[in-house]
Amino acid sequence: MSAIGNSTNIFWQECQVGKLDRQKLLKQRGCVVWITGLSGSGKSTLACTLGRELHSRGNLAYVLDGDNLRHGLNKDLGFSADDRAENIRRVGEVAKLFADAGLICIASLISPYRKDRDSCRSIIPDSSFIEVFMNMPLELCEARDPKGLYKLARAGKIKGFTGIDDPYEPPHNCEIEIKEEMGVCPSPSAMAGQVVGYLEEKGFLQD
Ligand SMILES: Nc1ncnc2c1ncn2[C@@H]1O[C@H](COP(=O)(O)OS(=O)(=O)O)[C@@H](OP(=O)(O)O)[C@H]1O
Ligand SMILES: Nc1ncnc2c1ncn2[C@@H]1O[C@H](COP(=O)(O)OP(=O)(O)O)[C@@H](O)[C@H]1O
Repeated sequence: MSAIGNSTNIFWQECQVGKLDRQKLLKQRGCVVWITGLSGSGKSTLACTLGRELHSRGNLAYVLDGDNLRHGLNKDLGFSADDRAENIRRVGEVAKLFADAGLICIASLISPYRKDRDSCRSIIPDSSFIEVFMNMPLELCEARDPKGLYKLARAGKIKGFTGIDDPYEPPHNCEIEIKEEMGVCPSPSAMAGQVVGYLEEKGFLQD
């Protein structure tokens, strides 16, 4: 019996079927692929391409996309530092559950603050938090501007936009970095291939 946060007199309930049993069933190891980077850096493109590639290989994956989660679970949150921290905390907890279920959970969020990403890393066990940094220059993201948000931010119509008047802290310890080679961004399938190669090498795609 213990107190956790504001909950008192709570107990941990164990069930007969555990993570190892689920992993055996799925023939893979649950993990979290956490994709971080500026708006327009290609997070969602990588998440979806990777999800499709894993699906076609017979691996069960699920994408948690920041934009999509803000339509439901996180619709009460804005873009202040506190709200972003709470956003990342909640998605980290959900990702942890998906990984415990045995899935390859792909989370794609700007997640601009290092300490928030590191908090997520600290709750995911067994080196199964794989941080992927979309290291794309701001100029490229701004030139892409698929939603017109950079334009609005430059015009002062969106305040606190990441990369313009709000910070982005690049990772110090990411497992995978995706960046331009000789000034060219790798194709979506090459980006996904880089992540699949890592997952294969570390044994996540088999039990
Ligand atoms: N102020 C501000 N700063 C950054 N982004 C903004 C902002 N306002 C709205 N948007 C849109 O919200 C998407 C980012 O949501 P996230 O949940 O990933 O953000 S965060 O991790 O909490 O920082 C982001 O989506 P992506 O472009 O896919 O990154 C934007 O479409
Ligand atoms: N590897 C890539 N090569 C070329 N264009 C890309 C690549 N990745 C993303 N894009 C394009 O860049 C834009 C932003 O990508 P998106 O995945 O929506 O970024 P984010 O989720 O980080 O905001 C989209 O128009 C997308 O088609």
